[in-house]
Amino acid sequence: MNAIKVGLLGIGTVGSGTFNVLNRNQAEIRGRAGRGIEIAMVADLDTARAKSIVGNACEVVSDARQVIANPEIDIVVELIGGYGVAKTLVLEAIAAGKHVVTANKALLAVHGTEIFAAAHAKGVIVAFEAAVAGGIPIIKALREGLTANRIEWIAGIINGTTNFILSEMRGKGLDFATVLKEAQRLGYAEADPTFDIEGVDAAHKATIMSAIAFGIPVQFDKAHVEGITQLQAADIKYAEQLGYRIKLLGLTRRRENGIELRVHPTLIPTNRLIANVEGAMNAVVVQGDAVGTTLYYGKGAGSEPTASAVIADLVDITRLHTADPEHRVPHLAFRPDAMSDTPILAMDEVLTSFYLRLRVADEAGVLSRITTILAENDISIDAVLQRESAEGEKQTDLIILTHETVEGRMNKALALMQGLPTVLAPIVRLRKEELA
Ligand SMILES: NC(=O)C1=CN([C@@H]2O[C@H](COP(=O)(O)OP(=O)(O)OC[C@H]3O[C@@H](n4cnc5c(N)ncnc54)[C@H](O)[C@@H]3O)[C@@H](O)[C@H]2O)C=CC1
Ligand SMILES: N[C@@H](CC=O)C(=O)O
Repeated sequence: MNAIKVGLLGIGTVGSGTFNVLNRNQAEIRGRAGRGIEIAMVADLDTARAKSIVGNACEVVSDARQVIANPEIDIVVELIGGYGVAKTLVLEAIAAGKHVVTANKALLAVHGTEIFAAAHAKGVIVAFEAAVAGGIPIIKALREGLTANRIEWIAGIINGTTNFILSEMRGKGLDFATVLKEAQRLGYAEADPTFDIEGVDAAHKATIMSAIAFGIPVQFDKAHVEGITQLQAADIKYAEQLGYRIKLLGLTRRRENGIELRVHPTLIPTNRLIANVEGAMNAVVVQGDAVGTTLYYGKGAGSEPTASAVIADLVDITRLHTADPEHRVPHLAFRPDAMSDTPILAMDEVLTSFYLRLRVADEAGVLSRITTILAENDISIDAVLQRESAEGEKQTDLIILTHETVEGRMNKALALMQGLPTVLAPIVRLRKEELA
């Protein structure tokens, strides 16, 4: 049988990895897919760089629409990124009856509903394994491997750049800016690295996993998003002393009244496997009612790890494209008529435990006033640590770990504590998850 023909839009980090791995492993891939998979045309604005990658193996153009218009192309792979031109091109490819593979989590987390509806109407596949956790087959696991389960929660280190930064800062004592530059050099960071460091990229991925796990539409606008730029070295140190490691965690959890969807720096007990995931590695923990806890670990970014996921999608489409669309795995695991309208909870309603650091005057009665406020708000204390402050003898750092409480209640207590004259600086508040 003739090879299936692929058109690549964008041949940067992931695109070049896809080209190279497809070429290198073509015999094996053909054996698995049942026919060859050939990149027949590449579009990239930088045609000179694109030609230096593909040589004479295929045609290179600067206009992506030429690829979409080519009747020989069966599958369009979008590896440009962003919400702008990528959205237009993906919708045009669908309208032209092409199957689409994309690694673009930003696009799917924000415009997924429109894109999946268009694909469903046209009977084509939009595959996106590479959009979450790079090379880890987490989409396949959630949509297929765990299909028997009622998913209870998912927690993941799903941004390689921030995990790399946190690891290098903690392990080598390097500063934030130096490590970020290295992450960019290694091809981990997004074109706009603020997406990584402000938690947006992780929230895109958490949004997609939440939709698949709970059968809800993608709702990035309802996600709570906090990055690592406000994180202070002192808190990383105190967390370690208390037996916790701080990770940027993407978390989505089913509650009785709705679904939590949040990304923020999180204290995790050091004895959990996920707390020991270092460098650009990703890990996702999925809790299902039947299977219990499962853990998926691997490279979440980089040229060939991400290409591995892109090619897995190409193989899936090669096998499935002649199947009746009704017999394919639905884009978001649930069939469109079985989607749920369970709401995403506001942050005030989220249930979590907390790490608080208060810079206080070192005098009698300070601790008791603080614990009284917590008690009056029904917040139970798990541990308290007092450490000499760097600011001198008359001040001290109080570190408090709480048991689980509703975030709105903690916000009320925080406002009262911040108003005490003996609290001398803005209170640091981080969230803590036991993940058990
Ligand atoms: N780099 C990584 O480790 C990972 C990236 N992704 C996603 O994969 C996608 C691609 O990322 P990278 O390869 O890192 O980006 P990149 O910036 O390295 O490559 C993008 C390529 O698209 C080309 N391009 C830009 N506008 C174009 C247009 N209008 N027409 C044709 N070509 C155009 C650029 O010249 C560049 O070669 C993004 O959505 C990203 O979020 C997903 C997982 C991991
Ligand atoms: N910028 C992302 C790349 C993969 O999605 C990351 O750092 O994880």
